[in-house]
This record gives sequence, structure tokens and C-alpha cells, in this order.
Amino acid sequence: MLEPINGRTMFYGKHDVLTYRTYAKPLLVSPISESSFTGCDNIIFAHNISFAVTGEAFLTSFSQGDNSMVVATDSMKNFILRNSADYTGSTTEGLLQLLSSRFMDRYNHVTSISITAHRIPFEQVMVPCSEGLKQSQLVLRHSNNESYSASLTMQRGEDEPEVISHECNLKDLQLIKVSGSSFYGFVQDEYTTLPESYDRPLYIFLNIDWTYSDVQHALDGDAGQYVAVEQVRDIAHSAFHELSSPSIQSLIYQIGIRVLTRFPQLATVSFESNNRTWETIVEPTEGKGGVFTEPRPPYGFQGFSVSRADLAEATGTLV
Ligand SMILES: O=c1[nH]c(=O)c2[nH]c(=O)[nH]c2[nH]1
Repeated sequence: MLEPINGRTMFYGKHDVLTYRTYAKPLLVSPISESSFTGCDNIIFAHNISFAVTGEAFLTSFSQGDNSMVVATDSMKNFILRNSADYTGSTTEGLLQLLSSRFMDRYNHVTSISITAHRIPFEQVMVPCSEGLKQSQLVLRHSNNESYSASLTMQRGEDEPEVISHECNLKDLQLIKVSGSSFYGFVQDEYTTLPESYDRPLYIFLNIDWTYSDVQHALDGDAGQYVAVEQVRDIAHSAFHELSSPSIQSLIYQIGIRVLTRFPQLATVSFESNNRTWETIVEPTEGKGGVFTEPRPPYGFQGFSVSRADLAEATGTLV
């Protein structure tokens, strides 16, 4: 969100600018052992963009109804759509930088911009070829799985617009581990009704956010340091698979440590988790499964952020 100017909140902009750009530059990332993802063709590079601007020059539009400096939000939408055609890079973050720095160049009374893009996920379908199956270069399907978004705040600098904050977000990853998770040893008192569990079907909803130490690595997919959301997701998968977690608190901490270990270019990884563990109706037995149903509200949640200092403490090395 944009910082207040002289202590005053003041911004305006456009939400839900749906931008379906075809044939952006393909993204290539270094392989990691937890993931089969090494890049994507970016045949459909689609985003839902939110764009907000501020600047002292807009004060009179609020206080005196003076529209002389107001760039209509309809024009902002057109600016975003038309300039998206010129993006030559491969990352969401780079697109956001292009749009906001061009907007500042065009309208010099704008002093800061906050821009967020939710990637609209399209996956290439698999089609037969002489060697079996291959990814179609023509047909993609809209995916309703987890999604990706990125946000930048840009400010007019001495020479050119500067990125003053950024965040990358994986939203709504929904994972179930059917066996191998426990939750026991918690406070027992007159309010406790939850039974201790030594093997529960742990179902979690996860949001994972990260920042880079040098934002340039997020903006430029060609620098070889871009962290793909698919790889972060796959690290969460493999950590969940491998660890016998005593709680969601411990699980998200361990995922965070693994992500920071794998990607030295990241500064922080933060989590918000939601506990959707199924309610047991019939206990599972050897050779015969159990029966579960949807949990009832209210739902528990956890939040935690892991920094490089935490990683150093966890591994006993210097930051
Ligand atoms: O992993 C968990 N952490 C909690 O803090 C908690 N509280 C609860 O009722 N179930 C769980 N599970």
C-alpha cells in the first residue's frame, strides 16, 4: 500500500485490469532436486493487475474537485493494456516494473505507484506426439489450483523510478498428508477438549510470501536468480512428504528453512497457514482405510516469517 504523503492517506487507481498477453519470453530457471519445474513457455502470460498512484499534485482533486491533474483510471487501464505489449522479459515482477516506470516517465506529477499482479494460471495440455506425449504449444487450460502474485512499490528517484518494496506470493496451496503427522503435548486444562493425536490426516491451506535481498533478481528472469513459484511450491510438497510434523507451526518453520537454504538470493519467507484437518468418523485400521469428513468452523491459523538470521541460527553459520 502507498505510504501517506505528509501524514495523509491519498491514492487512487484501478483494480482488476485483466491483461492476457500472449507469447511473452519463456522463463528458464536452474533445476533443483525437489522440483521438475525448469521454466515455462509463457505462451499465455496473464495477470489481474491492481494499480494505484499518489502524489502531492492530486490533493486539489480531492479537496477542490480540480481534475486538471487527474489521469482517469480508465486511461490507466488502457496504459497497462497497451504497454504490456512491449514487455520483452519473462517475469511478473519485470512486467510490473516496466508498467510503473513508464507511467512515471509519462506523468511526472506521480511520485509513487503501488502495483500488484495476480497471475492467471494457464497450463499447457499434454497431446500425443511421436515420442509419447508433449506439451501443446496451442491449447492451455485454466488452472484452479494455487496462484501466484507479486507486488511492487515504486518511487520517483533522483534519476529514475526506484523499487522501494516488493513481495512475491504463493496463495492457497491446499495440501493433505494422509498419515505421518501428530499433534500432542499441548496445554491440558479445563478448556481442553481436543484429543491428542499421534497420526492425523493433516490438511493445510498455505500462503507463502517471499522477498529477495536484491530485487533485481526478481525483475530480470535472465539474471539466473529468479525464484519460480513452482519450485517454492515443490519444496513445500517435499518437506511435507519427508517430515513427521508435530504441528503446523513446526512444519511451516521447516519449509521456510528449506526455501531459504535452497535460494540464497531470498531475504525472507513468510507463511500464513490454515488448519483444515479432516474430522475422523471411522478410525483407520491396518489394511482398511478410515472415513473422514470436512472440519467445521472455526478454523485455526498460524503465521510465521523466517529470515536469513533464523537460517544462520538453525544451521550455526554466519548470515
Ligand atoms: O498444528 C496444530 N497447531 C495448533 O496450534 C493446533 N490447535 C489445534 O486445535 N489443532 C492444532 N494443530
